[in-house]
Amino acid sequence: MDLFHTTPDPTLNLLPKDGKAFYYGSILDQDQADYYLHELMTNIEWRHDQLKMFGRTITTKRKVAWYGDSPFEYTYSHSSKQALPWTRELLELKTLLEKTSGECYNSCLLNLYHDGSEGMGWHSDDEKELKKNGAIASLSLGADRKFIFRHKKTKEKVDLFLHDGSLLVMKGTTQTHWQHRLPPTRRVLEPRINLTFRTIDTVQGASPAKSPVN
Ligand SMILES: O=C(O)CCC(=O)C(=O)O
Ligand SMILES: [Fe+2]
Repeated sequence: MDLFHTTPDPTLNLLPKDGKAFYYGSILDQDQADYYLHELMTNIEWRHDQLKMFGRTITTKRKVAWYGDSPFEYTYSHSSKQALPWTRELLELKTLLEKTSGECYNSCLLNLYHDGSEGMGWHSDDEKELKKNGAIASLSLGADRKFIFRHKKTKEKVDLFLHDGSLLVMKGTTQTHWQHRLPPTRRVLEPRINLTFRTIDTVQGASPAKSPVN
C-alpha cells in the first residue's frame, strides 16, 4: 500500500491487520520543529551505537541516546547502559506527545541520522523489558524520510513518509506481528532526529529496542 500522498488522518489505522499505527502528520509548526531540532542536536549526549554481531563489534554511523524517568539500566547489544535524566526539551516533547496520543511514556530512545546514507534495518521494538503492547510515540525532526512496515508472516508492506515535526504512534500488537525499517536514501542530504517515547515495564527492568544494523 502506498500512503505517500494521503492527507494524514490520525484516526485511520495504517495497518490492515494485527496492529495499530496512526500517523498524525506534523504536530509542530515549522519554528518549533526547527527549534527542537537545533536544541536536541546541541544538548543531547549523542553516542555512536555499538552493535555486536557474529562476534564482531560494529560502530554505527548514526548516533543514539537514551533518556528516562529514572536511571533505568538496560542491555543494548551486550553492553549495559543507563538512561540519562530528562532534559527540559525532552520533557516538553513528552508532555506534548502524551497529550496528543492519550498515552504515557517513561523513556525515550533518540536516533540521529546525519544524512540519507544512515538508516535502520528491519526490527520490531519488542524487547521483553518494554511494556507488552505498550504504545510507542515516534516524533521526527528534520529531513523527511521514508518508513516501511512489513508483516512478519505475509510480508505485506505499508510505506509512509515521516515528515518534519510529525508524529507516528504504534500500539496494540504491532511489534508482535510487524517489523519496521528506515531505508537509506541517496536523495536526502540533511540530518534527521527521531525520538521514540516508550514505556519500560519498571517491574522487570529496562531495555530499549533491539539494535538493528544501519
Ligand atoms: O528513525 C525512525 O523513524 C525509526 C526509529 C526506530 O525504529 C527505533 O528507534 O526503534
Ligand atoms: Fe523501531
